[in-house]
Amino acid sequence: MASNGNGEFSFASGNGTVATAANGNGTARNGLAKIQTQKKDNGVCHDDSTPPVKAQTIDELHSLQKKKSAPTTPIKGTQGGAFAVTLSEEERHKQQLQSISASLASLTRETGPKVVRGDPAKQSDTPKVSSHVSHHHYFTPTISVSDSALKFTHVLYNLSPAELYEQAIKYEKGSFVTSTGALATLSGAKTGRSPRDKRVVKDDTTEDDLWWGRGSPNIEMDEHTFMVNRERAVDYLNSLDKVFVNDQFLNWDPENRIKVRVVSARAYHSLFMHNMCIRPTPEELENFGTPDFTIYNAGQFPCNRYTHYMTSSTSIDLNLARSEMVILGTMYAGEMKKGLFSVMHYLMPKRQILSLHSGCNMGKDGDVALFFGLSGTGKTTLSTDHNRYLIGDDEHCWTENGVSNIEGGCYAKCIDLSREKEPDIWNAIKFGAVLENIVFDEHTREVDYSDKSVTENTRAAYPIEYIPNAKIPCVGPHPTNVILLACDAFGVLPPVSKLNLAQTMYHFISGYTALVAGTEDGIKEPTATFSACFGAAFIMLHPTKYAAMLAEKMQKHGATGWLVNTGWSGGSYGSGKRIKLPYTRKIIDAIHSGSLLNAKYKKTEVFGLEIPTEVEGVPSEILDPVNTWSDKNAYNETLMKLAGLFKRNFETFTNYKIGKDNKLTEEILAAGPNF
Ligand SMILES: Nc1ncnc2c1ncn2[C@@H]1O[C@H](COP(=O)(O)OP(=O)(O)OP(=O)(O)O)[C@@H](O)[C@H]1O
Ligand SMILES: O=C([O-])CC(=O)C(=O)O
Ligand SMILES: [Ca+2]
Ligand SMILES: [Mn+2]
Repeated sequence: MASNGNGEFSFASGNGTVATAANGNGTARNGLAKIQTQKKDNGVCHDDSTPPVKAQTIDELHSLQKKKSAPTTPIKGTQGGAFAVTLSEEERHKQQLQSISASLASLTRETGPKVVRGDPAKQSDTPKVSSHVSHHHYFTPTISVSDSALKFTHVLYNLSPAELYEQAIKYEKGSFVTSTGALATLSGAKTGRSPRDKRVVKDDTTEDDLWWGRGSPNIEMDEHTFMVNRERAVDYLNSLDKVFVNDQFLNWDPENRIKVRVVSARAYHSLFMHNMCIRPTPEELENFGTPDFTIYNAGQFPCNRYTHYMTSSTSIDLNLARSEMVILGTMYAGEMKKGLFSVMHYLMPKRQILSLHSGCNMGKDGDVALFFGLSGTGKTTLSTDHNRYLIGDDEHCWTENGVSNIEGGCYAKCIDLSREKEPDIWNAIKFGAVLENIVFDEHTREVDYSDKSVTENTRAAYPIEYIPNAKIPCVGPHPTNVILLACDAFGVLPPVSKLNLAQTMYHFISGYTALVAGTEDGIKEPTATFSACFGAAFIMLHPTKYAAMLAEKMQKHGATGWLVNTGWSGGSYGSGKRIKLPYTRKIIDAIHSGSLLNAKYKKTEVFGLEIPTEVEGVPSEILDPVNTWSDKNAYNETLMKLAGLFKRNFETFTNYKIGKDNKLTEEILAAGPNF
């Protein structure tokens, strides 16, 4: 059977000689190639056992190596006939280029940039120019054309991981292949997000819709300043020889899928988003059309500090009216991931859908668990569970029909990663995975996960299907358990407590943890943090809006709330120790199996938490933290200190009503520490 080059297959007729001639490999069908030594005219003896290649030049030879990707199925409605298909495909490519050119267009000059598909390093790429013509619908007077309008910007569109590896290794310093095949990269000066540089355009709509002021992550900027930064980013990107464009999706719920376009300057960014967003099929890509949201990542280039509102050389700017985000002055790829999450925190609640900073997995019997928690508390670690299906590790939606993952990949912390404790994550770090800011052996390229030389916030981004028991499509039924993770650096919260609805809401709104070093720029060691909805950095509306939705959904579907401390035991950070991961896993197992629901409980002082007296596989004495502290006075003092911090933090929420009646609000206010 041989391919005729038109994607059709035919059986060779006749004998092996014909086939041999046709495929040019000189190998007889039923045996080894004949060895022939011939005397040629020039008298030199040739060993012709290897048949000649079908190439006249080295370049031609190299061109044989790469097969053109198989043509994708033409879109529905295309009239039959090879000619019609070719034409419409060309038309689609033209439209695609025009769309990209429009994305990249300066808003002050008359024409968009000339974009051409393909790698500028490859001469053979014929420039198929598309210049986005005039937003003003008249032709540019040639006189006003600037140099920047004369050059081409090459577009590397939805490259494959292999192509992106090559781009990264060739052009981006600090890119290496590790011993397991992952791409090691450096994110530059920023190795974590920069929440103080995240701005949102305040206009007539967002002024009323969004949460502004104290505690809010939304730092305001005006439309004009956004446009200044947008122009800066677009000019920077257009000044380059090439940009990467990713057209991808968010949200596995088909009814609420969002089309995103990411324009970036680094292969690292393109591969990161390839992994983290939902990857379109070739057909979906052909029909992608206009994106719902666009990111301009010009992270290599700073913002201009003389620009109004700018307080550093970093600015991450969100404009909801334009459905655009601009990134200047940080190459940390997590800004794109979490920037899009912010957008979902705006778009989804408008559709009565709850967006959640949570991991999510499902048991064999279809029981779904959500894992809320701030950065580093264990969402990824604990939702990746060999005995359960992974729906997602970080961002989800809860609709009338159940849950859906927003993303197509996972983003795991790798500090001190070990094969024994986290085998699935370990094995996912292979070809295609992006490894940020890790340190490796110069020769063997083996990663030293304990090395914090670059940062403590080392990360791996990999497609979700790299986890063997991922649930694809990443959707599931309504949750049975809602697990709130807190990494308590004070060491006074119990390893597990069962919560009633009011307590669940109280702790959800409080969003307590001890921020683990490094994820947010500038934080170097654990400190107590309160972050509403376990993700104040990403929410757009007032926390009580999300809380009310969560309460309603938990009530309606009978979900049980749990508070799990994945942090310290036997003393605070510095003297105590972090609770062993295998113990936390046993606790989580007992929640999933339902056995913990029916355990014996006692109530703690101050926080009024219901704690079990026994959990299978966990030493009973650690279940009440007081037992693990040798200095009981120190324990009581620390407990009171933390309770005070909770109380003070909650003061900002006491004037808000949650849900339809006052009853729940009052219960929530009473569900905090009592002293
Ligand atoms: N008892 C424990 N429970 C959970 N995680 C633990 C525990 N002890 C140590 N760890 C470590 O804590 C880290 C938890 O990080 P993880 O990636 O799960 O955070 P995350 O909640 O997903 O954060 P982010 O939102 O930033 O991705 C891992 O490195 C894990 O190995
Ligand atoms: O955003 C990041 O850099 C990592 C993350 O998931 C979080 O902080 O919640
Ligand atoms: Ca995570
Ligand atoms: Mn996260």
